[in-house]
Amino acid sequence: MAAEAARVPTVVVDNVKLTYRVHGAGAGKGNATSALSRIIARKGAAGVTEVHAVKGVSFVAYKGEAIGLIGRNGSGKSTLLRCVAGLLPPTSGKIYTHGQPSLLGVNAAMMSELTGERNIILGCLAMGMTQAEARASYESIAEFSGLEKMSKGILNRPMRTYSSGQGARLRFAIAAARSHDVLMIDEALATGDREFQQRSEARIRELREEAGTVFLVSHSMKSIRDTCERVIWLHDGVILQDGPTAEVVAAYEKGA
Ligand SMILES: Nc1ncnc2c1ncn2[C@@H]1O[C@H](COP(=O)(O)OP(=O)(O)OP(=O)(O)O)[C@@H](O)[C@H]1O
Repeated sequence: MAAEAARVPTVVVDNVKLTYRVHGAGAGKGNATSALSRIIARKGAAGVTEVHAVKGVSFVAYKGEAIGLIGRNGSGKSTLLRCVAGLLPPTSGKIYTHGQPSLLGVNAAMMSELTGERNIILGCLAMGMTQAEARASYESIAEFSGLEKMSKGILNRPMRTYSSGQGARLRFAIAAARSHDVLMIDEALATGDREFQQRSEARIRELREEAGTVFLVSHSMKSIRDTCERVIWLHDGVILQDGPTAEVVAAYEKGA
């Protein structure tokens, strides 16, 4: 494990639970006819359903670690990351972080009507850079994304015209432009092509050295193997295994 000499905790997750409350679920089809019949029958709003997405997760992450989060669809990976990033308050339990965690996701907020160029500048400002720093970083971000090489003039076009892979490349390039105490990446690598994945993996290694801890959520076991030395396997909202990548991925692939 990296940073063996001085194991500085960067994220402490203590028995975190997250329950989504879905209003209006289970009331049949949510169409106008069913709403009208509810009104006529003078029934109140439809019931509330609870989804227990994270059911008591605890772990400690250390500086210098790259941790893969794996598990089948709906196992709670994105929810857990959103809790650690401070975007969702846990229903119970505690999360302590050293510094500001940054969540980079394929769905990270970008302004789809604005050009890639404007999104780069806005993304830099959102990460706390000054105007001057944002301008100074522009060229290297544009180059790292490799988008202009793929399609000339693309950075002057609105982001809604980008393919999902092109959008993911730009999001990754922006987030990777500065070092983060805790960087969390949700699936960003899986969408890029092979060459971009290699560049991203190299950059993640640098970020780990420069900064703190990297979390990577991915369904690509290749990305996880190439990038992480520790893996947490989530299953149905709980940790099934937490350990060295080779061991946990092998068990996951066996479907243990
Ligand atoms: N906003 C929401 N409201 C209600 N339920 C939600 C919400 N977001 C996620 N869920 C549910 O919480 C559970 C965990 O979802 P989550 O997105 O964290 O899983 P995941 O492991 O990231 O899945 P995937 O690999 O498919 O991205 C799922 O059952 C999902 O349906």
